[in-house]
Amino acid sequence: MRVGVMGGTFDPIHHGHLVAASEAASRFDLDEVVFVPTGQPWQKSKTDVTPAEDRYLMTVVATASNPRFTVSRVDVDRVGPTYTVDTLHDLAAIFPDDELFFITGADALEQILSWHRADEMFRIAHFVGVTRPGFELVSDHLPKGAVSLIEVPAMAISSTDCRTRVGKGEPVWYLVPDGVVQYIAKRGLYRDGRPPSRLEHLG
Ligand SMILES: Nc1ncnc2c1ncn2[C@@H]1O[C@H](COP(=O)(O)OP(=O)(O)OP(=O)(O)O)[C@@H](O)[C@H]1O
Ligand SMILES: O=C(O)c1ccc[n+]([C@@H]2O[C@H](COP(=O)([O-])O)[C@@H](O)[C@H]2O)c1
Repeated sequence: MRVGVMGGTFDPIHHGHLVAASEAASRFDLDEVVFVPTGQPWQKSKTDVTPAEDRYLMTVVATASNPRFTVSRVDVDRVGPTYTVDTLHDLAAIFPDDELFFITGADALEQILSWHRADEMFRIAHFVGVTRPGFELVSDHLPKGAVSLIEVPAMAISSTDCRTRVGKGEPVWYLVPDGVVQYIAKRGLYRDGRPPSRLEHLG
């Protein structure tokens, strides 16, 4: 099998993520794309990130209708900062006979050499870099043959912009899947100055 891996903080997941995964699946003939929400994204400011359980549930809601999309808890359940090298080792153990393709946007690809044990990552998975409005998609800085670059429909959407919109009372309809709009409202996420309520009672 050929398995795609779409890692992200997904705070919240939006149509830019979903289109990137869908296009990579189509171009690389992937049988499955596993979305992997981060546990503790160490390169993002800790206080600003929504609890992992909310980000995980939004990812489940957003991907539920696509039979080839699944969601993994490996990063959410691992203690400590999230490193993609660990994500890939965990997924290689779950899919021992399969080829892994790690999907990243142009912005993430630009930074990739700053990731923990970057060289090792390229030995476990093939990397697929996708275009993203506002960023240049290049791979000259990366090991030869380790990365393929593909153009995907331009979605000028970011999670930061979605959070800002909700904070200002502006709509995020059609930027994120309908179920995610409803989840954000139900949980009161991203409203200025109000932390989300605790999720423990949901078990
Ligand atoms: N609109 C987009 N088009 C293509 N790729 C994207 C897009 N948005 C995010 N990605 C890619 O998806 C992955 C996860 O991104 P992430 O969850 O950090 O979303 P984000 O919108 O960049 O969030 P934030 O605004 O909070 O930094 C990264 O590889 C990123 O490059
Ligand atoms: O491995 C690392 O050191 C590393 C550093 C920054 C980001 N990443 C991964 O890159 C993906 C996108 O991350 P982010 O922070 O842009 O949401 C996600 O899967 C992260 O775990 C990984």
